[in-house]
Amino acid sequence: MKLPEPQVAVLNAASATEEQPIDRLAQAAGLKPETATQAVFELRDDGLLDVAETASTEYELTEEGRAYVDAGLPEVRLYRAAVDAGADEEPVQMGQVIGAADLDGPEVDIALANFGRKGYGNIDSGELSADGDADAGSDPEAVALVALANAADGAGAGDADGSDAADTDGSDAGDAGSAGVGSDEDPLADVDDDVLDQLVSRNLLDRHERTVRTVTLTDAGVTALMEGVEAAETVDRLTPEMLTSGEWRDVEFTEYNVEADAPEVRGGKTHVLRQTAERVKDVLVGMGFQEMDGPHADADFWINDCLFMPQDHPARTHWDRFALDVPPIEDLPEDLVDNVERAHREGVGEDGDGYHSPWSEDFARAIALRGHTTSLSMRYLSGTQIGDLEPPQRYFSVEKVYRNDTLDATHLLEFFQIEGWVMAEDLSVRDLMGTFVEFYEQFGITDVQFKPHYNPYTEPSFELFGRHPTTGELIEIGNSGMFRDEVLEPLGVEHDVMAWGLALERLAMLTTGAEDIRDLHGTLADLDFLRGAEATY
Ligand SMILES: N[C@@H](Cc1ccccc1)C(=O)O
Repeated sequence: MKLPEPQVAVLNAASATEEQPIDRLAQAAGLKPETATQAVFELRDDGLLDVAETASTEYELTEEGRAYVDAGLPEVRLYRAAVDAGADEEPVQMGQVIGAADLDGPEVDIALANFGRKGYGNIDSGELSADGDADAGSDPEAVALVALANAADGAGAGDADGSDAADTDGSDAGDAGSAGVGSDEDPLADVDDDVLDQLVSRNLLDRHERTVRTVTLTDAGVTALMEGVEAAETVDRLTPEMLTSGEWRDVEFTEYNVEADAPEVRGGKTHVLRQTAERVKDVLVGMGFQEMDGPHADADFWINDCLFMPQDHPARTHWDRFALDVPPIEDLPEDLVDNVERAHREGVGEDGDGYHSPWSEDFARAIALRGHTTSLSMRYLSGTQIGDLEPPQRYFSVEKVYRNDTLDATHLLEFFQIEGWVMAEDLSVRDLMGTFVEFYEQFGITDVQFKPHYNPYTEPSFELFGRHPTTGELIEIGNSGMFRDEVLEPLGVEHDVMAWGLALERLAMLTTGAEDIRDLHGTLADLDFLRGAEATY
């Protein structure tokens, strides 16, 4: 059988009875590890080799660990100095012992803490006593460090990557070697896991988890070797010289293995929430809406006062809003401020009634991060943004809002709201509900439920619920209603306006099946979930 040279070398180095790690095989075959790895997989694909994967834990001395191999662990040095000073007979001044132990800087604390932990003695009001029976000479942590250092030094040249690493529990794989590479005895075989944990937490050892691939010959591999394999003179690269000399005509080219494993490449992609937002915009534009735009930090006037939210409403306390320490807004339309104040104090219409509670313009001018994008609806409906409006009008935004909520599976402190409103001559609740049914249908959500609700600014008001595809639970997806006269009249709007705020993340939960809103965005986002998530409507 003719095979490419690296494959022949690997096949010859492999054994039917001993599992060998690829690194070792590479060395025995005189190949670079990458070349050997490639050859191994090609031979596996041809059925000549078996490849097994074993997890292995390796330990490596840190710089500090190495330093203690030479100098001794600080607590052991302290113990020795203590015994020399007679602290096993009677307590000795601590300062004296520390000086004698030649500890300095952070070593003093390290020594004292571990001295106590290991029961080498006691420290009491500045005096140190040592337990004469303690066996600091065979301190298990020190023994482990030294064993590891010796093994690393001994392995030295033989060690494939030249590091101080020692393979411990992958020893089935590592010990079988016959390639004559150093000693594969596990230097930490006798060391308790507790001791290793302690050394890792003391930062004296680094722990690495590694996957080791080990290789054995299959029956077919053994047969091939017995029948004889020789290196095929294949060429893997066409050179200009071959072309000019015409040699290319006579050589055999290496075949490409188009089925070989290749590293997985993950390109960037649009975040599923952004995909959903774009889709929402398309749907709303398709339904005849135009997009609104406006400040994230805005005057309370636009965020709350225009919405007939009393200034002593609980949602307006500092608990709920993110107030900003910036100068108050200056340019509020005077007429509108007067109208809004009058609505709050006296109400609107013939038999209207206001809140009869204090209303302060200063309070209205203070700036905060918007808790909803209804502030944009107010700006647009007031005519300050796009001039006076003749019905019908339809506007929307898909923008961020900020609430001082408690983070949980359905709440974020920053999220996106799908704001919208329709102004027309004559609107009813049926128009409102119909709009949502039409909207959500575009996302495959056909089971939208409505629950009567209360908002200071809409009457009637409805909360919207949708069913989560995997948990089957109804989750709140939005809030809506018909703006009250107390909102519309000060704005100078003489027609009906229906409006809503829908949560983009909740919509994405329904369409992607995310059960926890925190998986979608923010610092806790689940990258594996996001990589696979697509907006599929
Ligand atoms: N502002 C409301 C949503 C809403 C907007 C407009 C009218 C009615 C409700 C909220 O954040 O929950």
